[in-house]
Amino acid sequence: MTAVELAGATETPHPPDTDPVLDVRGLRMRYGAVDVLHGVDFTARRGEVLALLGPNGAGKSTTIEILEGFRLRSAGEVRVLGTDPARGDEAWRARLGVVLQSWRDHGRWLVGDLLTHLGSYYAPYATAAIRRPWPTADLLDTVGLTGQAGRRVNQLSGGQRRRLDVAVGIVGRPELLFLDEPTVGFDPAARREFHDLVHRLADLDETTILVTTHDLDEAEKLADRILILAGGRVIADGSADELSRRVAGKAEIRWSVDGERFVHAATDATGFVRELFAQHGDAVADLEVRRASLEDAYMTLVREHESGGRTDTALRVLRGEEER
Ligand SMILES: Nc1ncnc2c1ncn2[C@@H]1O[C@H](COP(=O)(O)OP(=O)(O)OP(=O)(O)O)[C@@H](O)[C@H]1O
Repeated sequence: MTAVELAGATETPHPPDTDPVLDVRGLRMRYGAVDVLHGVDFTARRGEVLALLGPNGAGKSTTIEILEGFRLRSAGEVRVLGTDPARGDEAWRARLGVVLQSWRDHGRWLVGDLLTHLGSYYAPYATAAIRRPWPTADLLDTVGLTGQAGRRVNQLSGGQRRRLDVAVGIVGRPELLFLDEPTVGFDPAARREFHDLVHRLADLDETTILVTTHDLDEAEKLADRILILAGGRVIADGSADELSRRVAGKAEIRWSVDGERFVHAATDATGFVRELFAQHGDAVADLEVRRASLEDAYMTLVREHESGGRTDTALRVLRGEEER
């Protein structure tokens, strides 16, 4: 993207590239007499995509609302783009994008007009480095709604409506984007396009993205890092691959020789396969190596946690993360 300076643009403070975009330490939240968050810790760098996973009621929405500045925390240190969200002003808010589960107002607006109108609020917060807002035609093209520009919002299909939600969330070219269950109602093609869009935002614009989802396949495809929240704490923090590897330890290897099928579980899958070829050479067919999926890892970690806090695996995952 080219940097364009807009007339009347004011500089907003911009943390150095090395500063974390999100820095959460010892975050606690209590509703009445009930503690929901018991000390949540995590950070996120510029351009990183994080998926926040966890069972219903784990406190994902609460955490996000605190980061967005919509809810006051009970205790802990939180910095979002270098600012305490409890004290975030309009200039800080203009640097965030939020895609909530659904918007139901604005039904009578035309799609293009709505984006142009909402985008106009961001113009004063453009900087030399970040052009704000995103030009409407480019944005419609990016989210695949060019053909719907002249239609009323209440005439869109569910999936188109969701694309519009995404467009509304990114019209201000946010440095940090919150996506809550972003692809519910998308058809498979729209999902794939959306995943490409998220990767483009993270890679080209260096947007930091925090996604909450119950779709583990989506989390695995989208996120550089997975955070699992359970019992008010982050019980795992690492890439999908790291989590799966540490939880499962072994990979499952399947192959056939002369039409007979075999299965074996090995910690050193590469070594095992090397040995297999050394012994059977070209006779080895139908080879498959399968590591535990993120879903396997997630289920193991959450079940261990729920069955009375046997968090050996969770601790191992976190320890491994610290060692990196
Ligand atoms: N305003 C509130 N007052 C009291 N309790 C609340 C309030 N908001 C949330 N809670 C409780 O806090 C806990 C965490 O809720 P939260 O919505 O953050 O979870 P979640 O992980 O987002 O869940 P889900 O996956 O179901 O969306 C739940 O037990 C919920 O009932």
